[in-house]
Amino acid sequence: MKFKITCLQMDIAFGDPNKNYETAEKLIEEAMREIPDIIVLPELWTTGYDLTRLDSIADKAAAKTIGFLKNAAKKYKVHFVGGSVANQGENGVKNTLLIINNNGQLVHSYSKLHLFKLMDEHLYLEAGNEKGLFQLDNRTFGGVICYDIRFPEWIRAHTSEGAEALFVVAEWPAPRLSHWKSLLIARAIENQCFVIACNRSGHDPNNEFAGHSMIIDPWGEVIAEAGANKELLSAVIDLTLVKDIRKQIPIFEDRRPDLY
Ligand SMILES: O=C(O)CCC(=O)C(=O)O
Repeated sequence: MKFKITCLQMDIAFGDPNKNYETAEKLIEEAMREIPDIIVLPELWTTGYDLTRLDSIADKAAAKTIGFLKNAAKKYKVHFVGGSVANQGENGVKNTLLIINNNGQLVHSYSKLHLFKLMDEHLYLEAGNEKGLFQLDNRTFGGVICYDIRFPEWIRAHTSEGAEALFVVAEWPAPRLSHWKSLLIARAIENQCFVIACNRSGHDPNNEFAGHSMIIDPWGEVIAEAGANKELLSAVIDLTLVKDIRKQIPIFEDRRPDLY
């Protein structure tokens, strides 16, 4: 089964959700000219990392963003790996990835498990405690957020339960671009899965972001890579490749879960 995927590598207006909804709406319209099956947005795309103002700008129960994505999914008949949002719950704010199918239904939400101390996430955000496994068109995928890619055992927890592609939504800073690329390629090779990684471009008051969204096949080949600036990055992924490569080098059969 094949999926055409488009990553919206967008710049994000700092702490200005209305502006970001407008930008996303335009980019989705532009992306739909090539008729993708799945559109992917970056991490915290409605607010950026304006963590000190989350009290006023976080999305209550992610309701506004879910509504926005549901409308676009129904209008264009497209699935969304809808990036993550600052999701205001009763006990705090989570960084939550939203999966909406092309009927406009919320399929899954995943809240970032590993909070990134270097960007103060632990001071403002609450960690999630569930996996990012979800299904679209009866195929199983995993969704994780930015810093999560530094935890190979967390990614394996998804691929060992059947994920054939891993979606990564991110605001990955430019100084560690080489880590971004190497970690994504390593996760693809060791899990023999597609990796679709959507980063943001631009900067905020504290960070410059790397861009370089990537789509990588289960052999670790980069099939599409964006530059540093705003860009729509598309590629077709063919899931039969996952089965073929897992048959050729059967790492899932050869693992020794009795020892590790
Ligand atoms: O791990 C890194 O170097 C970047 C992580 C990050 O920026 C994030 O999780 O938001």
